[in-house]
This record gives sequence, C-alpha cells and structure tokens, in this order.
Amino acid sequence: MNTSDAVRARAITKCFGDVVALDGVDLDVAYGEIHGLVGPNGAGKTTLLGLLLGLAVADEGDLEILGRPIGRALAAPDGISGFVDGPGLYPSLTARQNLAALASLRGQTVDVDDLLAQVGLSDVADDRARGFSLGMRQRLGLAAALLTKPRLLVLDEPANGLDPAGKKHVHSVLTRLADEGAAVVLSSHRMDDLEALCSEVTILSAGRVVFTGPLAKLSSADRELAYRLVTSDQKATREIAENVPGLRIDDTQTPRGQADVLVVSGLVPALDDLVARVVGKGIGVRELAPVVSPLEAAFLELTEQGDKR
Ligand SMILES: Nc1ncnc2c1ncn2[C@@H]1O[C@H](COP(=O)(O)OP(=O)(O)OP(=O)(O)O)[C@@H](O)[C@H]1O
Repeated sequence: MNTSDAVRARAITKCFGDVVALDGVDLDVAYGEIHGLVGPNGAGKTTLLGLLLGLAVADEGDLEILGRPIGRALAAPDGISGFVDGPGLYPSLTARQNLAALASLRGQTVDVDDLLAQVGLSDVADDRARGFSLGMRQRLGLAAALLTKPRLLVLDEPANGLDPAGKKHVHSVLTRLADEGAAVVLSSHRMDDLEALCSEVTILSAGRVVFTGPLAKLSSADRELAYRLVTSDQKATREIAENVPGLRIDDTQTPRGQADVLVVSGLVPALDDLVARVVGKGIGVRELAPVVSPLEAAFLELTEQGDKR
C-alpha cells in the first residue's frame, strides 16, 4: 500500500441476496484528496461508502483503510467519520446541543460554536434539529462528522438540499480538511459539485468501476464533445465551421431562444482548428464552452445513460 493512500480497495464484491451491489471494485484514495463517487441510481455508491464506514463488510476482496486491513468485524478504525443515508441527529435537541451531546459521548472538548460557524449554522444554533430542512441537517451532520477530526471523511450525497450559501460552506470545509491532509470520499449526482471539489473521480455502473482517475483525464482529446460558440459574426463562423474536417454543426442542441449560439460537435483538435480559422478571419470569440461538462459527458457515455434522457 502506498503510504499516501487512505483507502485501498481491491476486487471488492458485495451481494444482497441475488443482487450484486459491488462486483470486483478497486478504489484508491490518497490523503489530501477529495474523491468523488458517481454513478446512476443503484450503481453501488452507498454500498461502497458503507463498507468504508464499517457499516457492512465485503463478501470478497481486500480493503485497507488508514493503513489497516479491514477484516470481517463491523467496526471502522479510529480516524474515520461520515454518514450514509443522511446524518444521525437527535431531533429534539438544538444544533448546539446535538454537537455538545456527541462530543460528550466521546469524551471530547470541542469548540461547538466554531464548528457551527464553519458549516454556516450559527444563526440556528439554538433551534431544534427536528425543524431543520434537508440542507441544514446535512450541514449539521457534517459538523458532527468533523468532531473527531477525521483522517478519512465519507459522505453520501452531502450536497443534497444545499442552497448556494450552504454549498459554499460545505465546499470550504471539505477543501480545508483535504488541504490539512485528510482524505474525503463523497458521492453525488451533481456533476458541477464534483467538478468544483474533486481532483479524482470514480464512476460506478451496475457495481463495476467504469472509470477511475483524475478529472482532467475525462476531458482528454479522445472524447467528442458538443460546444456552444458565440462570436462577433455568427454567419461567417457557421460557414467556416461547415468546412472544418471532423466538426459537425448540431442545431438540435441550440438552446431555445438563443439563435446567436452555434453548437458544434467534434474532437478537441477539430475545435482548435475552428477557433484558429475564426480568429484568423478577425472574428472575435466571445463564448466557448462544452454544452455538458466533460464529466457529465463521460458519465452519460460510460454508464450508457445518454439515450435514456
Ligand atoms: N440492504 C440492502 N438490501 C438489499 N439490496 C440492497 C441493499 N442495499 C443496497 N441494495 C441494492 O444494491 C444495489 C446498489 O445499491 P446502492 O444503494 O449502493 O446504490 P447507489 O449507487 O447508492 O444508488 P442511489 O444513487 O440510488 O443512492 C441496488 O440494486 C440496491 O437495490
């Protein structure tokens, strides 16, 4: 095991009766890394996160967490925290009391107010958790997970229900934790969140890993993407695009009511060719971006979801 790895999973299999939830899964997560787990419903994300948290054991395969082999026992090593299926909170206690109670159960002394401020819940510190929205519960759950100063933080869909302010708090907490050397593994259906947060992603489909590695690898030159392009002369740009080898104009993807947007599909070299020709004619490029992000495109392609939309 690489000493910089917080998680090393090899050939992990987990079945529930006839259902194969995980089928030979490998996963490596380094310290200081925020690793995103993505996949369609039922792909096995929660099952895998549950194994990392010691909530279940694998049927087959090897799992090492924080340098220690995980055997058959249902117990996570110290240094791991997080939650799957929503955080466990005391509904009748306030946010502050929830954190204080958890800290005292563990014999810890913590600055509860600082934790609440980190997740942006200072204003509702004395409100009962019972009345909290999903996003507020997620944030309180994150604060609770931070009580133990984890070296591995495992979160199942932490972005669920978060408003933009909540998202900002959660992102900055997770980024700081990773900067301090902890490993973070989280699942999400929100590609924009994963792209903003994660350096590495693993895409699961029907219990198998269909991609794992740096996000940048997904935007590599060998995947055809659709791009939206706005220039200072759309008519001339269209004529130029029609003559670029390997490039297609795709009017079916032009956003409704935005006729000034030209959508072209192709590999990166064809796009580079188009931009060079457009600029060469003295036409200004005002906007150029993928219609769907490289991660979303790879997700749809690798999990064969594209034609089900
Ligand atoms: N306790 C269980 N008993 C029976 N089947 C289960 C159990 N937990 C998970 N499964 C099955 O295992 C498969 C993987 O489920 P899992 O919850 O890990 O997927 P997921 O990727 O987290 O999905 P989602 O995005 O919908 O949360 C599914 O077919 C699910 O029905």
